Amino acid sequence: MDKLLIRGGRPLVGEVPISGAKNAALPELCAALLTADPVTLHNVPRLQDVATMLRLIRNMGVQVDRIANPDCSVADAAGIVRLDAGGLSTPEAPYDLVKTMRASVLALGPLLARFGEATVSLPGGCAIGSRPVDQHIKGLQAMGAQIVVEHGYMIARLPQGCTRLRGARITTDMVTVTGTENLLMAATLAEGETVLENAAQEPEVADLAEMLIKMGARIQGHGTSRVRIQGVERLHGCEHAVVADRIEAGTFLCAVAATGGDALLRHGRADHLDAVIDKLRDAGVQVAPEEGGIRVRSPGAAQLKAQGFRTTEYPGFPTDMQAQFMALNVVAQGTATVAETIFENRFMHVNELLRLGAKIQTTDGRVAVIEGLGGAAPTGARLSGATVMATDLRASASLVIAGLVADGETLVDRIYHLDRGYDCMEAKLRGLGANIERIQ
Ligand SMILES: CC(=O)N[C@H]1[C@@H](OP(=O)(O)OP(=O)(O)OC[C@H]2O[C@@H](n3ccc(=O)[nH]c3=O)[C@H](O)[C@@H]2O)O[C@H](CO)[C@@H](O)[C@@H]1O
Ligand SMILES: C=C(OP(=O)(O)O)C(=O)O
Repeated sequence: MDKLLIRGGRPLVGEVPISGAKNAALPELCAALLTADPVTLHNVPRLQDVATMLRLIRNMGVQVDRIANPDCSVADAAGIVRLDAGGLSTPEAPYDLVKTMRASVLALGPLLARFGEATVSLPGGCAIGSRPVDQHIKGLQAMGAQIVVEHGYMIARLPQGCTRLRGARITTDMVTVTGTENLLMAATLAEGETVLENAAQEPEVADLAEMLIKMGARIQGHGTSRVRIQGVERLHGCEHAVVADRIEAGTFLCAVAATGGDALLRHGRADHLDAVIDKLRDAGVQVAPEEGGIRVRSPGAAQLKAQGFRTTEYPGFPTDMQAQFMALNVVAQGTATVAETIFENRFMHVNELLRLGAKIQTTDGRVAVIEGLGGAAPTGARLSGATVMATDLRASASLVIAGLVADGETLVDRIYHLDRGYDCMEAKLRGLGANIERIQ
């Protein structure tokens, strides 16, 4: 199992390219299942999750050609993926592939809409929470699908005599990102109008809608909480570039801030990170959109003020940035309270940060109070390197940030979590001057 060895203490300085977003690339690969024409995606990040999704759709009979630069030392190596689902023969997503990546559930809507049938394994829970998919099922049932859950699989089909889903008005019980994406994709080929109320407004959902529109879908209101879709009989191929990864950019913002660095995040979209950038500015970090990216300058963690926040749906503070911002709070000055409202078990990084010397108390698993070490700097209290274990994707990133500011060596174990969602993380950090290496 790969590990990352970090020798902390160096400010991150220079330029770093931000890759395409995992959470846009995954639904967009599934959107290619909606058409028999070829689809070309640009700016596809080099991630384990992308590899898993490509395996999943290849397994269905989709032709996949990946034109990617595998060299992580290259600054900008946006991948191109050509997909041809014209010969798709098996509208199924088996457990073996789905179990390693929850986003596999995104195959359900497109397969059902185009083929009138789909068999997709239930994704099951994961480390950060139970993550049911009842809203996906409820929405597709409202569009006329018959869905049974048997032997761990969702088996979906259209009623006898029906050839298309039918449009419906759907209000999900909560805002769900992949739920909105599944229903959005399904609705593009349904008969009549679908209205999605309480829809997720995340930039990745809007980017998926932009891609679907290029394929001939008729969609209005994407990026807001009410999305209207007029179904069409068929969609055609398209070329689309995956939107920049706001969570990768946010992670680098926190890393540069914590190390007292100065960097330009090329391709980063400040307009997708308002809630995070506001908190960074309140902390005392300079963050500004600049030609082609985001500029971040930090006076050093000991000069920064820890910031409290609550995670909420977009445009609120993203749950996917909670762990990384917590690592910054750990080394800043003052006390901050962080509340996680989206997932019930997303504080697993806390115990590992404690091993590095952080001062954090959690109450019910939903609230953490962080006493920043920056305030204690004159007394010499600092993070000190240790061996820590990554437990999930963003927890891994928070441990890397902590390792970058800790004294001595930090060894981050189980970084396969990190590889799921960060494109060449250690090569990018090395490009900014970090002392970090992968140990195989
Ligand atoms: C691939 C992808 O895009 N992943 C993102 C997506 O996950 P994902 O789409 O799985 O997360 P959701 O937005 O669906 O989950 C939000 C909340 O709703 C609950 N829920 C959701 C669906 C459902 O049918 N029933 C239900 O109870 C979940 O358990 C969770 O508590 O959004 C999350 C919230 O921003 C992010 O952390 C993930 O990075
Ligand atoms: C939780 C995440 O991803 P996923 O939904 O793919 O597990 C994430 O990107 O932080």
